[in-house]
Amino acid sequence: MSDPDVFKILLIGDSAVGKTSLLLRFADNSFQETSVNMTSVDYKNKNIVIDGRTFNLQIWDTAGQERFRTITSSFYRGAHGVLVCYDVTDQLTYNNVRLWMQEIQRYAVLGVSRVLVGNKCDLEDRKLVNTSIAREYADSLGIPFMEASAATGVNVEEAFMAMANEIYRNHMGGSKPSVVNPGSGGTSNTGGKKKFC
Ligand SMILES: Nc1nc2c(ncn2[C@@H]2O[C@H](COP(=O)(O)OP(=O)(O)OP(=O)(O)O)[C@@H](O)[C@H]2O)c(=O)[nH]1
Repeated sequence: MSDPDVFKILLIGDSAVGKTSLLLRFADNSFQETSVNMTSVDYKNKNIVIDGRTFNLQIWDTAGQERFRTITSSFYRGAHGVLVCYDVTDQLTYNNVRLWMQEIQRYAVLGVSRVLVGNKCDLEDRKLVNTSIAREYADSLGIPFMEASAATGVNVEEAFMAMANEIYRNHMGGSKPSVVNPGSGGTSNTGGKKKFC
């Protein structure tokens, strides 16, 4: 059997929005209450199946470089997709999404796939970022959007699957694929229902 095609995916967004947590929830189905240190591991892999073909998602975390504004073009090199994350309880992290989009324009290849994710949607009482405004913004860019929670797992798989679907459509010429995650054994479509937080 030949090696699966690799989709390189980046996680970006302000510090502490939960990038590492989203990655660990998706790749390992784990969650830590304290800040998560990824300095020893730069990326994690997970295989998924789209239209009967296996793809390897190679998901890169920034390991905190964004705090020091030291993310450079080398981080973006070869990336097929970028998951832009903010924290639904922190308006500033949402406001900065536009800056992250500019960084993508500056450093990533033209046509790179993007997905917008509002993380920590389990913290309903502390929610500050308006869902409709974030959705309208994502719609204006023509990119998928969802609110998710690394803590509960809501919409985490959906976010990465949306990313994989975007890459598949943009880079492999696929259209409206059905996605099977070997881990869950379930099938869903790109237009499938998102769970609510
Ligand atoms: N309640 C809740 N807390 C979360 C969630 N995701 C992450 N956290 C917490 O938020 C804090 C920051 O999470 P990290 O995953 O370290 O965030 P990060 O964006 O990788 O941070 P940097 O390493 O600074 O870039 C940790 O205390 C996590 O436990 C979530 O969905 N819900």
